[in-house]
Parts: sequence; C-alpha cells; structure tokens
Amino acid sequence: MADDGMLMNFELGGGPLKPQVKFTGGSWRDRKRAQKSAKLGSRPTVERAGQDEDQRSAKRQRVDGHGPGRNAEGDSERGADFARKKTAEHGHAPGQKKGPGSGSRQVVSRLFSFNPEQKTTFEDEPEWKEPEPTNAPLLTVANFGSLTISSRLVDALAKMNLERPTAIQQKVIPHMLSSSSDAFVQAETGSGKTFAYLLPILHRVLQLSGSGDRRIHRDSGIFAIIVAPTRELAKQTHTVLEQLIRPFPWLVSTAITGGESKKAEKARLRKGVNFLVATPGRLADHIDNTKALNLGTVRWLILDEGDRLMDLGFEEDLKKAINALKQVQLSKTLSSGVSLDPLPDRRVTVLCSATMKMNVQKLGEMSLADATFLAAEKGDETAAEQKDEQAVHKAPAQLHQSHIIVPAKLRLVTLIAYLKSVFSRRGQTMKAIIFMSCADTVDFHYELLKIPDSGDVPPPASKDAENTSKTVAKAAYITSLASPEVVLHRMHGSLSQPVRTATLRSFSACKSPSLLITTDVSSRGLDIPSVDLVIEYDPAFSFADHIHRIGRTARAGRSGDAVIFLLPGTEEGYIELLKASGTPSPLSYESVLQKGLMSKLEFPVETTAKPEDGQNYHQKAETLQLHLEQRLLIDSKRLEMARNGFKSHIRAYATHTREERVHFDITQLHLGHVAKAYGLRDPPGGIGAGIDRKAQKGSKDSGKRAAKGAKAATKKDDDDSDDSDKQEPTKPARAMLMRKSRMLMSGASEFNIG
Ligand SMILES: Nc1ncnc2c1ncn2[C@@H]1O[C@H](COP(=O)(O)OP(=O)(O)OP(=O)(O)O)[C@@H](O)[C@H]1O
Repeated sequence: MADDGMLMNFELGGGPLKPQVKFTGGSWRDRKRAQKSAKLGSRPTVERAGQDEDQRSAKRQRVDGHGPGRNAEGDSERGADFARKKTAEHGHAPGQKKGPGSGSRQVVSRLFSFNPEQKTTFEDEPEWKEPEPTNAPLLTVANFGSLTISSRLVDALAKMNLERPTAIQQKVIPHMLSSSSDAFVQAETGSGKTFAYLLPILHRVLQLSGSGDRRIHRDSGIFAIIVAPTRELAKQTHTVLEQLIRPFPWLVSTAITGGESKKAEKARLRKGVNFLVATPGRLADHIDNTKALNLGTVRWLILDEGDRLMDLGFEEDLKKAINALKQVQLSKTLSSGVSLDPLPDRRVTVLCSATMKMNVQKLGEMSLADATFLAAEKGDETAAEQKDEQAVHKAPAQLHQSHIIVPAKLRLVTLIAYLKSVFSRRGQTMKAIIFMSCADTVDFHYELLKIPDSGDVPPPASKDAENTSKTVAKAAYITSLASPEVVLHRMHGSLSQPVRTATLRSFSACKSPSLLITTDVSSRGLDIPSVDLVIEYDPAFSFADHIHRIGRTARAGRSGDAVIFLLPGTEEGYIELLKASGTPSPLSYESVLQKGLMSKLEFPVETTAKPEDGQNYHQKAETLQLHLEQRLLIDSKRLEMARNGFKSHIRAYATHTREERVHFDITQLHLGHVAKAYGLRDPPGGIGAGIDRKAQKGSKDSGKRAAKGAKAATKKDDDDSDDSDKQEPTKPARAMLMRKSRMLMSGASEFNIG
C-alpha cells in the first residue's frame, strides 16, 4: 500500500455541514448509502437514528446470519424505546441505573445497549506501589570499571551519563571478555542488552590498537556483524555504537539496511568498516553481490531480537550469512602484521532476546554451538535453559500494567476518552505509543484523530519536515483545538524508509506531549527515551510480542504504564496469560469515559452532532460517536480508510498465534459492533453476501485458500493435539465461521500488517 494513496484530505473545513456533498470513491452502493445518510443529516437526530439503527439491525442479521430475536450480542429490530430500556440494564456504572440518556435529545447511537456482558469480576485491588525496578543499573556495583573494561570505554560511557552496569551487563560483559563460547542472552526489555554485547567487543578490539597507536584502522577488516530484525533497530544500534566509538576515530562502523541506496553501502564497505550493523536481507544481498565484503576477520556475529528475526521469515537470509561465515577461513593476523590474538580464537555467535519462542531454539540450533545461557538472575538462567515460558516472558517489575474490558462498539470513544484523560494533566504523560494490528488501521485512526491539514502546516522547511508532512500532525479531540498540545505520529512498515526514519526522529525529539500510532514494526528493541505509556488498542498477535510492545516503556529502571484493550467474552481469558508478565490491574471503561469526557468536547469538523452543556458522560460518548460517524459520511476518503481499516483489522484478527486463538476467536466477533469502532454504521460491503457470491464464483485455487483460512481460523488443525478435546463448532457456528473465513481470504492483498 502506498501511503500517499491513503492520505488525501477531503475535508469540509470548519464551515457548516453542506447539504450537497459530492461523494466519490467506493462502490456505487456505498456512494448511494453515504448520500442518503448525508440527506438524512438534516432530519431530527432521534428519528434518523432509529431508522439507521433499524436498517442496520436488519442488515446485520443477514450479514452475520443471526435469526430474529438475537439479542444477547446483536442488536435486534426492536425500536429505540426498547433500546433505552436496555440501556438502563447494561453497562452502567453503579449509581447510573436510570440511564444517563433519559431526557436527552441526542440519544441516538445505542452505544450502551446490547453490549455483551463482562464475564469476569475483579476483586478490589490494593493500591499499586511501584516495586524496585528490575532492569535498572545496579547500585551494588561501583562502576563499569569494576567489570575490567578499558578505562577509555568507561570514560566514553560517563560522557553518555552511564556509570553502573545493569544486571545483564554484569553477567554478559565478563563472560564475553574472557570466553570464546557462544552465548544466549535473555533479559527483560530495557535492561541494556545492547551495551552488554557492544562493550566487551569494543574492549577486545581496542586491545588490538595498543595504547592509541592506531595500529588498526577502517580497512583492517570487519570484526563484528550485528543483525537486527528491523531497519529502525539496526539504525538505533548503529547510533549507540557510533557514540561509543567516537573517542576512537580510527574505528568505523556502518549500517546496511533495506530501503537505503545499495550503491552507497557498497562504497562504504569498499572504504572499509570495522563494525557492521545490518538487517538480514540486506546482509545476505551484500554477501552475494559485494566483493569488498571480506568476512575473514569477523569474530562476532550478534543476532539481536532472535525470535523476531525468525518471525519475520529471515531464516534463509540468516542461514546464508551463517554459512558464509563458516566457510571463510579465520585470519589470525592482519596484512599489516598485527596479531588478532586479543580477539576470540573462534567465531562467537551471541543470540539476544527478551523472550524465547520455539523459533529461537531453531535459530540457536542453526547458529550456536555449546552456547552458555546468560540471564540477569540465576533462576532465570535455569528457566531459560529449561525453556520455562513464564520466566522468559517477564516484564520489568516496575512496569504498571492494566487491562480494560471494552465492548466493541465503545472502543473508539473509550480510546479518545482515555487519551483525553492521560494528556489532560500537564507533564503527566509526555510520550505514549498506541499499538494497532495493521497499517490500514493505523492510517485510519491517525487521519481521524488529527486536526485536518495540520500535518501540512507550516510549509515544510527541512527534508525531515517534508518527510513527516503526512505522518506528523496536531491531535484533535484529545486536547483543546485552540492550543493543540499533543503531536500525533503514525508509523508502519508500508511507509518509505526516509518517512519512517524522520517520523521516529520527530517522535523521539518532540518536546510537546506526543503520541505514536503504530504497528508491531515499533515493538522490538526501539529505545525511545521517556515513553511513559503504551496502549495496546489491538492486542498483540503473540504473547512474546506483547512483552516487547509494553517494554517500550519502563526502560533502564524508569517507571511506565501499559494498558491493553480487550473485548468482553473470550478475550477476557487472555488476562490469565497476561499474568505471566505481571498481574494487570482492571480499569473500568465506565470510569475511563467518565474521567476522559468530563472536560469539554471539541470537534475539528462541524457536523450536526454537537456537545451540549450539562450532558453526562454517556451522552457525551453518544454525541462523540455520532459526530465521528457523521464525519465519515461527509468525507468519502476517510470513509474509505475506515472501511479498509475495518477489513484489515478483521483479517489481522485471524492471525493470532494458534495457541492464543482460543482467546481471539474470530467467530465471536460481532462485525457490526466492530464496525462501530471504525465510525461505520454497517460492516463494509463485500463482507457477507457479496463475499458468499465471490466465494462461489472463485477459482478452485481460492476455494483451497478459503478452506485453508477456515482451518486456520477455527484452530482445529489436525496436527494440533492440544485441541483434540475441544468441541466441534455447531452447525450455525460452522456456517458463520466459513463465511468469515471466506471474507478473510477475499482481497488478501489489502491486508497490510506493518
Ligand atoms: N548501565 C546502564 N545505565 C543506565 N542506562 C542504561 C544502561 N545500560 C543501558 N542503558 C539504557 O537503557 C536503555 C535500554 O537499553 P537497550 O536498548 O540496550 O535495552 P534492551 O535490553 O536491548 O531492550 P529491548 O529488549 O527492549 O531491546 C537505553 O536507553 C540505554 O541507553
């Protein structure tokens, strides 16, 4: 997906709602529906809402195959009176029994009715007291010098305000200084694994150059290759390395990553480098095509974020690099006659990760020989060796985790309310990251939450400003429009590399409170100072990814908060799993709405839905939702983005790991409710009947793919013995499952995980 195509602005400006709006894009049915809805916009809201809702309910029953009378999770065809009655029964905070909607002229979208009930009850928790951090520098160690690393390096570290090692550094540095054995390094996120492997490498390389007599230089050869799964992580590691070697100008490092000019990289490799930081694909490419890449001096191969390297399908590229290194004969001396004795007498491979998945074992088997397990604590070491999943999935103890169970219909307004409340206290939250499942979803939420056109103003002055004109903007809804303090960023893998780099730089350097909406492309290794909050709006596809996502905060002993949004129902089961990383506290969506919507609501675009004085928070939530829905109806580009976001989200939902799909069961999703969280009044066309037609017409091939998708989505794979005691889905459930699977398989090209 080219990002430009998604970012056209079709704003109506700040003026009143225009009765004549020309709709473009989408199918003729979509345009007709949007036109009809826009016309209805001039009628009294209550009446219109009733009609919309009834039409929607009738259609939803067709789409989802629910028969009449299905009430527990789906809206029925009954009227607004019944809805209001139900509103009093469902989802209200204590003391709100009467229904805050009563008496309002704008009770319209039935946001609070027909929501599935939360199954879990939570005990009142004692107030959170932040425990001692587990990834902080150790107070018991005097300084880095006590680990016997070169005083020149200790000075360089002091210039970076680093005095004492962390627990993993205390473990890894002495090992790598004295041993030539391979190692598996496992430690919590933000515990300083990067310095843990860089410092001993540099110490030993500096021994080659004696006391600064420059016996080695840039064309003495490559001593270490560090492989990172993403371009951002490779660049970040390279930046840290550059800082460390700044006092030693005869040493040179470079980063070779996808998305950059290969020609320029070749030229740098020809000139000579001592440390190479690379993404696997680009490294394999240079091994094949760049003669100047001489591997004879390489003594260390570091595989950072090992499980992610395997997740992203880099196995073949890694094999190529590992084999190329194995085949090259190790040089013992440099052409200048300098002996390489201070370096390890064999090639050392170090595999690093905060989590350990099965695929890491495979990578270990491919790359390591008699590896030593190194973890921060002795117990963790044993656990890592015994592959104790609980132990390798711990988050830093000081990271405060919460979960919030929100019905699908209320997700968007709850997110906005939550953001409003966290950014309301000046200085409380400076940087927050929201993780979403896929690029289309990120794009939609960014476009919806920004002040229209604010990304293009003021005109781009520098190259960075040009690159961020479509990824950085001022946030609407969250703070006051008059002084929009929060700066919104978006990042995913479908953006061009210069845009990704500039956006991250902007987020990292931003002095105002800032928010990054992103995919898992930002979940690994990224070290962005002062991230106080991580929101998992869409839960991660695997528990390991969850650990890495939340690990973007609470780094190196700092505090941090993480919140995960879950749906009532099967997703509640995920909370048990979350406990492996620390017990999350429950947060009620009612209290989030109440707190967040207490302050004034301001809309960046005018629609007929307007906040009124004296509205309570339920009414405000309804008004906000209605406004967002209306906004899409008058803005065909954003409407299209909402549809794409919705479709990609549903497809992405089916890609949770097999073990976790029991909590993220696609058959349990109410498409109409999920659509509401995209500001859509209906699930987009093409899902349901259209898809059935498509599937019937489809080629044999696509039939096979659909069946495969159904198999994946059911979690009923034959080879999954753990599932053998699970019940067969009932006939209607099976039918619904097949329909949803077909929906998933259609238009797979739109599925765009970053
Ligand atoms: N000894 C130390 N004292 C203070 N800060 C440190 C120390 N070591 C590392 N840091 C800082 O801690 C942060 C996290 O370091 P690093 O990125 O290496 O962590 P990590 O263990 O690789 O995390 P992740 O698993 O998330 O990739 C960085 O900002 C780094 O500068």
